Amino acid sequence: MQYISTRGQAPAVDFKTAILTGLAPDGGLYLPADWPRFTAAELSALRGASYTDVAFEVIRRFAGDSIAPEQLRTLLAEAYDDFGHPAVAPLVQTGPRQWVLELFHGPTLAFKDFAMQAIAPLMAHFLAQEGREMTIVGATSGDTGGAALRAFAGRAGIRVLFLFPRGGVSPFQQEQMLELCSETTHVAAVEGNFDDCQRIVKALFADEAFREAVSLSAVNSINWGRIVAQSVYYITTCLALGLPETGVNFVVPSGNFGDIYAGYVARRMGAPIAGLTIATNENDILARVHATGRYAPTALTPTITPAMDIQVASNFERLLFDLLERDPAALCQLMAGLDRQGGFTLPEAALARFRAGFGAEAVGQQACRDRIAATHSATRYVADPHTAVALEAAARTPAGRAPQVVLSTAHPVKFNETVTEVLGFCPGPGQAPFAPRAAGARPEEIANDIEAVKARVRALL
Ligand SMILES: Cc1ncc(COP(=O)(O)O)c(C=O)c1O
Ligand SMILES: N[C@@H](CCOP(=O)(O)O)C(=O)O
Repeated sequence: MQYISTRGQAPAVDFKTAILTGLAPDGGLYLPADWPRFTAAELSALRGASYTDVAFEVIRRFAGDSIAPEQLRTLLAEAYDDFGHPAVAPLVQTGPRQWVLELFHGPTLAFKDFAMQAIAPLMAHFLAQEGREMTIVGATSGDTGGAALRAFAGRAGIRVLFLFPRGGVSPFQQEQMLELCSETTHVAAVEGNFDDCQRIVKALFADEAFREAVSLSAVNSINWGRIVAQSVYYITTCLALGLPETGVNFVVPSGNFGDIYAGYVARRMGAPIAGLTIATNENDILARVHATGRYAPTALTPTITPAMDIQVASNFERLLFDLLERDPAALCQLMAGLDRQGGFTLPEAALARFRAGFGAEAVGQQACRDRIAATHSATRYVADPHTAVALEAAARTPAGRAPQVVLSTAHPVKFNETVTEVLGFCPGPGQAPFAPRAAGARPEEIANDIEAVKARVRALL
């Protein structure tokens, strides 16, 4: 299996190199040269298989010869071993044809654990084979950072630094990240927003000498490994719902476009996915490009769904590549428009393909609060605000007779202030109500400046 860059200027690489590199050297994102596909019979044969077995069947199709099958199987069994639910990604029914896919039973209570728990041992395995070390620098709006710190702590030869927007993550997320810091895993607060953090990370990658000097890599969803690992739960869901001929409609709280893009990948692999609805908060660039064809970031609005406070949705570039029929020159032209004129307009044919494959809804903060309340009053289900954005989007896009699955991307306790404000209580990770802890240590701060971050990264070596 070969991986190519969306920008078309970097050589094709194998799975191992794509995973270890993170971002392609031409600034593009890696994706497979061809989509591996399950036949209908192969999918049906997976009914009743464990989460780990399905993950193995999915990931081995992307990994090619990069890892021995038995090694991959062992590594995946360990990855999902400490999830707090035997189904790993359980479905909870919330309506006659509606289910919530709970993706928060991993060690940091967010969907990021699904990929991070798998790619950390995978990267460590590849690095040990190569006798190399690595520095991972990432941007987080609260969940990726915690999951990465948890998964990479103590892995020989891997150093991690995550940047997060100061005051832009929930108190629980900040506490969790600080608790997970170690000798080799670090976080720093940047005076800016998530897009600033992501821009700095991309700038570090653009500096070839720096990239080589620190052996830079990424585990944000620009890393292909993140996407492939996240595509697994779309397939386990279709299997659990009996691979219905009508197809499943997924509604996905979206920010960086990684999670819903993983659903697109599952569909390209043959999973019976009828609909993929992008649910955004007021930072609605994805809903706007769907409605108008114009992709243009605007000023970022802080919301009660901070993990989705993102305007530059980095994985949209991967979809764009397919919407433009895999023409890297056309893609580079649009990306140059984004850099130089602050946006681009999708060609008509590309927009039509986007609309054929995806729906999109933007949900305001009051609608989100109301949905938390309405869901609880109708079903006793407690949704975190990000999940509630998707529940509200789902209510606006009824799926007819097809099953509708709303992705629940974080445990409500991570955003307990909002949940408590709406419901008067918030469940803890067990069954007991959550008792907020006193605010602990203050995070390290770092200037919103590329050179300052480079200096901090060099100090990790
Ligand atoms: C809780 C939560 N929901 C939704 C999202 C959005 O997912 P994505 O960035 O993959 O679109 C994030 C951040 O990634 C998140 O942490
Ligand atoms: N919401 C994310 C932002 C980063 O997204 P990623 O999936 O690209 O890592 C977070 O919580 O950090």
